[in-house]
Amino acid sequence: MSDGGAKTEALLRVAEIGGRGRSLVAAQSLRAGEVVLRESPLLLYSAFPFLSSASPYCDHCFRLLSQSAQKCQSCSLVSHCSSNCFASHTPWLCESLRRIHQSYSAAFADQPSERQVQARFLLSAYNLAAASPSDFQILLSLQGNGGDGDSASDSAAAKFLHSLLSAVCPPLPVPISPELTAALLVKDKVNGFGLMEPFSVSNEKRSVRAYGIYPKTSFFNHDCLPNACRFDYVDSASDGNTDIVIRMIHDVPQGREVCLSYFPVNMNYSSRQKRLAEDYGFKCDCDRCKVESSWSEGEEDENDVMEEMGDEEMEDSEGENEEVEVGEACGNGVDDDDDASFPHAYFFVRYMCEKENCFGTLAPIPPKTHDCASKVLECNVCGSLKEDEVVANQ
Ligand SMILES: C[S@@+](CC[C@H](N)C(=O)[O-])C[C@H]1O[C@@H](n2cnc3c(N)ncnc32)[C@H](O)[C@@H]1O
Repeated sequence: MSDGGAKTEALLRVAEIGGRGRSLVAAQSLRAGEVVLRESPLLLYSAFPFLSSASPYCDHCFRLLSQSAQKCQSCSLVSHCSSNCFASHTPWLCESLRRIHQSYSAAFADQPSERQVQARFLLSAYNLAAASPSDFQILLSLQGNGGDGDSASDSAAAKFLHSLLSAVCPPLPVPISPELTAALLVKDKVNGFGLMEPFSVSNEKRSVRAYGIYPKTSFFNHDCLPNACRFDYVDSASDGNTDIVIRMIHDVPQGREVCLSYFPVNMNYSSRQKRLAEDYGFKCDCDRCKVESSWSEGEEDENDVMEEMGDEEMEDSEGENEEVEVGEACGNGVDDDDDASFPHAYFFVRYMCEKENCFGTLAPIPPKTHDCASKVLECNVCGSLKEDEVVANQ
């Protein structure tokens, strides 16, 4: 963690919850806008397939590269914005990339481009094993193990990548088995966070620029109407630009589970259930899902929901990786009787960004004092600010 570790321990505690594994629970009452966790990545890797497209981002800090940035002359596969960032490019990683580039590019020809991104993750993970065994142990302690439950395509990917990387990489101080490779890939799938490309109205399907593992943030469970959401400021010039910041969307009492949404909240019920089953291996039975599971196909359409609410049209943005959210079993801070047909409609109106193609979630900016909620909400995708009419009118 970059900072705030001691503060976080006072605010959140880890609890085991039946059927949900470890989770983070409010250790005291938490205020809307309060920063409950700020964390630096354990590892971060580019989301660009290295053999087919050049990344416009620095391979360490993931800020946009200037025109004058140079590729590493040895492996020719990564670029950095400064000598400080280049220092993270270890000889082991460089040599592994160089060998892939020179001798094994053809092996990826029949594979989906996602395979190259998975190779990047595995190289970063193996590199971590060599550079920092204690951090590698933290990675291994995260949820997810490869094995009998893996899909046929996950197993095939693990087999392909393990045999390729074992042939390519210089020897490591730690033994890497096929089982370990499969387990690492599952850990990445279940725990990885995406740092997105900059938002623009015309860029409806924003891509991911880098994926990161943030071990403490990984303890947050999912809720389709969560009570906290994540911010990052990757383009900022200050240190810690790849940190993740978790802020409360609304007040929650001590003892309440604090949850994120693992994807934009505007996704409809069947898309959410599919994504959670395929990528995270569980069936969600949060309050919102309980309500929406009984909806007919027409009702399920997210656009209908937003139109009924008199809001602007929303579209499903499946495939994006950023979070957005509001609360449920997490407690949402409103009266569930507000709207009998959709008790959480209030959240969409208050906490969903209205900007075209954004689908971000709004959370208040951090309160100046514990007792004084901010009147300003910030969107965690486009960064726009909006007056919180509810607080402003109090
Ligand atoms: C990022 S981890 C969250 C922390 C995890 N519970 C642990 O023990 O480390 C994601 C995994 O947590 C579990 N999980 C998250 N949200 C859940 C929910 N709402 N219901 C059941 N399981 C959940 C699933 O196993 C999922 O793959």
